[in-house]
Amino acid sequence: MQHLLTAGAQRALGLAELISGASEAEATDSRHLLAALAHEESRAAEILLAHQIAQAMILQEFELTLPGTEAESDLFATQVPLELSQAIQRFPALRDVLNQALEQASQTSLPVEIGSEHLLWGVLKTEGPHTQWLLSQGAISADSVEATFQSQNQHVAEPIDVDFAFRTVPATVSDQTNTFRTIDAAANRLREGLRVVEDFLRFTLDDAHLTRLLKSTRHQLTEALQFIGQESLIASRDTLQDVGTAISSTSEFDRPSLEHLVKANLKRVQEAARTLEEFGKLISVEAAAIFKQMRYALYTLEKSVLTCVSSQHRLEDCQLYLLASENLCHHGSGPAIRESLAAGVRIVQIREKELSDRRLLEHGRRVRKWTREAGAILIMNDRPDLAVAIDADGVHVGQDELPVREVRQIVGSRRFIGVSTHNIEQARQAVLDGADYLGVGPTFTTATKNFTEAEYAGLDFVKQVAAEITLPWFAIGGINADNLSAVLEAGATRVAVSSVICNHEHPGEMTRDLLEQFAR
Ligand SMILES: Cc1ncc(COP(=O)(O)OP(=O)(O)O)c(N)n1
Ligand SMILES: Cc1nc(C(=O)O)sc1CCOP(=O)(O)O
Ligand SMILES: [Mg+2]
Repeated sequence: MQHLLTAGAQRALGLAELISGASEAEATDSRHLLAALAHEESRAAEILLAHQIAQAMILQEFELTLPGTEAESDLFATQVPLELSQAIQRFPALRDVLNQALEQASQTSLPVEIGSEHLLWGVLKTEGPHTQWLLSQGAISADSVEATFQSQNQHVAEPIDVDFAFRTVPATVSDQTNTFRTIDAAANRLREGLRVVEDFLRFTLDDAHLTRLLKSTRHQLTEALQFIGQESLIASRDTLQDVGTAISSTSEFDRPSLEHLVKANLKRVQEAARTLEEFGKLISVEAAAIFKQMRYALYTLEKSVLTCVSSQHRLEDCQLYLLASENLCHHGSGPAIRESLAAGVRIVQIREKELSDRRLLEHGRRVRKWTREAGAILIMNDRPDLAVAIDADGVHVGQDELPVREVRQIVGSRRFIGVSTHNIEQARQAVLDGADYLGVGPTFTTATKNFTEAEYAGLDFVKQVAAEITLPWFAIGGINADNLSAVLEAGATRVAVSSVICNHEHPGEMTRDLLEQFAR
């Protein structure tokens, strides 16, 4: 059977070959392909961008050189589609990558066409000189990429009808000067706005993960401006004649809270990035592509920052989270839930694995009533549909369940989505995916859920999350009155427990014991 590469994938391989040539490498390998994949306006580039990975970062890390603009590859002529076996023959060092790409493409398209996103998947699934670096970037993995293109596969791109002919208008010297002035002003706006947001992330939120993302956006700005030319920008600068400096809107002075201030600056930087992208196209396609990447990264950042701030407010009183399961409770989960609510629990999860949907619905409605009366938050485990049906405040999903984006479509923007995480990469990704809180574990051995020895994340994972993530998170797994102090010492400020309360003869007493430890 023939396995063809799409035009985008073929161009990426051609560019990888040129990069390897320009970098004086002996063979075209995964580093060159990764850099090439980040270059195109392709699916792979979009995915890399969504994970905050820009081409310039790859080039810098692997000391690679882009070919000159005149460099051409026969693979750029896409009239003759490349067959997989030909690609393997031409790029022996990419054999495994190409085979992995084929395997993934075979699952999603018929006839099989290997696109740039499949090549990226192949790079992520294959050991090579790129592996350590990609691991150190944290947020990107084969799993996270698979989730992205699963959702992309649902949308079939249609050709867009246009009823006019494209034409290019030659730029005059004064057009160019005005373009440079616009870029200069927008770049300054972007730089200043980024600085304000960064200061908020560092000094108010104190979030190392999001601060890192923001910093990499600032570096991207510097890279993009190198393509535009710093001298041309300075030469075009003319502050005295800039009518904009005299205009200030009343809203500029209207910042009722820190949150408003950050929101306003996040909007400001996105707008500036859009101006840079549009005007940048007139000067340098490379710069425009980086500005576009920055704009997307800023959307993700905005979502994560605002979710973090609002979840911190909404979960302010929630130090102790009860996961209630009928089969763990001495006297049924009803009494355990009511007693622990009376003793001060502010958030309860219904975690029933064995009830029929009908019984779960009835049980859920009862627990909804009790939690509402107590003014507590109710979360449904695993089932976004039932969370909506019983009007729960949210849903909790694990790594193998529906991704946040899909859950959000079911439960809407108002409800919490909690995500279980078992390592720091998953925790970082869940923040960017839009989770409202995280489960962080397993902290200790537990009989409530099966984990292999190797899966115990332990207190080290708790410490890692404490050091860099400020989205609310709950340490979970085997926590009891004896080991809670160690969890708090490791940096947790919230914990989730099940058996220690459910299994207790007097759930209310155990709840009070645990809550008292938070007050110390
Ligand atoms: C707060 C919290 N954290 C983690 C989990 C575990 O969720 P998951 O991995 O989906 O496993 P199950 O609970 O569904 O068995 C949780 N439920 N709550
Ligand atoms: C349901 C669950 N999820 C975990 C995770 O690490 O994601 S640990 C866990 C069990 C929590 O119950 P207990 O307090 O009885 O150990
Ligand atoms: Mg689950």
